[in-house]
Amino acid sequence: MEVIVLDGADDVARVAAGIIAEVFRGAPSGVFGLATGSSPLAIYSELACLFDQVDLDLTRIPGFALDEYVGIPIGRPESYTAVLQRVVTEPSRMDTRRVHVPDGRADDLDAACESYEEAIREAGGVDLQLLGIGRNGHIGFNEPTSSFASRTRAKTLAPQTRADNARFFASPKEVTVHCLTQGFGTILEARQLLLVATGI
Ligand SMILES: N[C@@H]1[C@@H](O)[C@H](O)[C@@H](COP(=O)(O)O)O[C@@H]1O
Repeated sequence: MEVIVLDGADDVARVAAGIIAEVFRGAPSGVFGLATGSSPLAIYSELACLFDQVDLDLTRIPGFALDEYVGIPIGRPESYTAVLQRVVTEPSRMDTRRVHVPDGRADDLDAACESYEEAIREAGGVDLQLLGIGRNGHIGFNEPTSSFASRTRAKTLAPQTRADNARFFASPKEVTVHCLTQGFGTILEARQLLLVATGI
């Protein structure tokens, strides 16, 4: 494990985008693990700029999100499906059809989680997984005490996480109680993990 301490969020974005670009540059078959939250936003902006500056073409790279809210109405801008479309897929010119998010609106959530795991396996596994970390230490939506062997599954969000994420919603009441999240067991199978913490 390498720990890189930098002066500020701008430097984190630049260095992290460079690491990501290094993995996917000239590797049309790679798989990109996508994170949400505030910390990755500047990284995605940097990546979108790199598209024009270096030989970085993400148009054929599949992406897999870590998590999604359960039951959030289609089209809501707070859903991670919408967020990733807005902040990564469009600016980085990824292919919407190749960017996957757990289906938080499925009637059968367990089946949706199983098929998500299957889709990651079929894609050949994640080459680089970008991660943030929540105030209480959650990763994806794996709250503290989650098993390191856990797979994609439905979970209940901790009150702290709902309160923290309320800033993305019109009101705290709109933050859903349940979510789907890749498990630690799923995340740890990625060939490279890049966890960023900027305190913003
Ligand atoms: N589901 C995401 C997590 O994957 C992320 O780690 C967390 C912290 O994000 P940040 O502190 O960067 O806003 O936000 C959300 O809860």
